Amino acid sequence: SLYPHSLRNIDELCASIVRSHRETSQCRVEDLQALRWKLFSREEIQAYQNKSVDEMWQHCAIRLTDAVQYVVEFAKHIPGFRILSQNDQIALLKMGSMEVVLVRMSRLFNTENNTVFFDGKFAGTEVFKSLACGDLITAVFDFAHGMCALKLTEQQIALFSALVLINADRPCLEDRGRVQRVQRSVELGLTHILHRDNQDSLMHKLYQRMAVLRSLCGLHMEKLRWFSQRYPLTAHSLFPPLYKELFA
Ligand SMILES: CNC(=O)[C@@H]1CCCN1C(=O)c1ccc(Cl)c(COc2cccc3c(C(F)(F)F)cc(C)nc23)c1Cl
Repeated sequence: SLYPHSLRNIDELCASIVRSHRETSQCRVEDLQALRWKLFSREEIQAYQNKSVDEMWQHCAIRLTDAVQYVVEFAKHIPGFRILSQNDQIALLKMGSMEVVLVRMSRLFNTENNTVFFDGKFAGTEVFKSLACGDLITAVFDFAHGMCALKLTEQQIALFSALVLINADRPCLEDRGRVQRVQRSVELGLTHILHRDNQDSLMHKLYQRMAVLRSLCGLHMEKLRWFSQRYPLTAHSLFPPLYKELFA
């Protein structure tokens, strides 16, 4: 058959990744649906735009750091991730956690009015003006539109997120072979559920999304470096040790 493992293993693998995704997603899609028309008022938008670059970066960095912690929790429950060496786990998280945050952020978007769930309401790009990173925010919004167009289910997002994280092509891995074996089992899980959902054609599109993610995260690292050089105290104080470990 197509799968070397017995189907039972593949089903168990998918079930544990989907469970972990659900338990580590900061908000459920159905809750966001109920809030989708809660937009910021002109005054509230003005207040965000009046923030200094430093303040707005702090405001976002707290949320991003929080989101990265949830991704670390998600990674720990991916079957096979924990059998990797400590260094390889850190290497995969260093390169992949912001990519998974980005995939998860696409669930927060309302593509009908081009807004994203931020601070309890839905915000357009103008809310992030004081970050002085228009190109980054535009890229984040564009990526989210591309993801939303695929109309992935939560289960498909869970397996896709695991595949984004378990990537044997990452630089400086100690035991690439072992990462490859875990990556192949997650790939089997994703193809299994796409096949079950009769959406085999999505696989090709998801690999294209992964290529876009990698280019986007190069931009993120450049912005994070710019921010931490310009505001060393904030960057230093704000990001907990793990974040520094991941992004230093
Ligand atoms: C409750 N919801 C949340 O907490 C969510 C989850 C994580 C993000 N978050 C937000 O509230 C949120 C939602 C939408 C947007 Cl556009 C933002 C602002 O995003 C960013 C601003 C600054 C830098 C960002 C960088 C950079 F450069 F640091 F790598 C990279 C990413 C991907 N996003 C950045 C944020 Cl912080």
